[in-house]
Amino acid sequence: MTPHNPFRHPEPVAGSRPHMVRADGLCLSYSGTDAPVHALKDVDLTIEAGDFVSLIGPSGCGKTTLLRVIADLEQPTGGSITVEGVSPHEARERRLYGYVFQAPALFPWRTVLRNVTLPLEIIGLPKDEREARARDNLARVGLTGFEGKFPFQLSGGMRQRVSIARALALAPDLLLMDEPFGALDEITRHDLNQQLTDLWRETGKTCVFVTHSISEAIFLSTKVIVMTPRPGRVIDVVDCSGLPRVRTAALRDAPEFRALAARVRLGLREGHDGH
Ligand SMILES: Nc1ncnc2c1ncn2[C@@H]1O[C@H](COP(=O)(O)OP(=O)(O)OP(=O)(O)O)[C@@H](O)[C@H]1O
Repeated sequence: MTPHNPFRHPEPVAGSRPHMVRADGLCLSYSGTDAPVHALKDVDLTIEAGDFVSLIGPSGCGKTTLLRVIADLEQPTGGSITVEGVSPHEARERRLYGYVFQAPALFPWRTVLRNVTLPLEIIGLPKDEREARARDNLARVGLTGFEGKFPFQLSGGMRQRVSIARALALAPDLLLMDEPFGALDEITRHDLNQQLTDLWRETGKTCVFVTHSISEAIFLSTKVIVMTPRPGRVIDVVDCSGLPRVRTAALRDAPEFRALAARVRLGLREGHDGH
């Protein structure tokens, strides 16, 4: 398979919504102690509003780096990137995205409710309003009844659901998730995949999701971006939008699901062998 650039789409039609994320020739090198570490090289990608895009690739290929560039937490060393038509910095200032980290990063001394209201406290929303919004988002992730618990009283999967509810607090258009379910057992992970796909469909958010799991990527996504080992490049984009929009557990056994999984696997292998 030759690396190709299926993300080189035409410009949006005048008057239409801008791409949710657009990167052209994106490069990022970290200055290492001996030599620079080239984490991303010539990454072109377009993510449309309403897409669920997974980034998959070997460890160290730059998936987190790419997510952090979108979030304005790292600065690219080459190329360009926009988020909803503006710079990542402006998108961050306008609070256009929510970020879910690999580890839940909750404050242990705050209850579930007060972890989720935190971003709303920071923007100065009145107490009643922020609590009502937090309760809505906790309901969305199936945590009604747990508002008064502390993080240590929850399972790992529940903590990640609190993190997702918190990321939704400011009603962002874009949800960036860095391998949120990586540390969970498979059954819990499948349950959370189901909740997340339902949430995506019901809210119409755009999601960018980092994972190492081929089946998780296909189950959740409209597109899977397959990356090569470092420096991360896009080697394939697997279109999963032909799968039913309502995703259920049975889908994982369907022949079309397996065919997509085989293609992602091939991309990962080619990236690995060609390196
Ligand atoms: N702050 C940093 N300084 C120097 N090198 C870094 C820094 N952050 C990441 N790297 C290096 O950049 C490369 C890409 O890292 P990144 O975390 O983006 O990969 P990843 O694909 O998300 O990995 P994983 O799947 O293991 O989480 C790695 O080689 C990593 O060691």
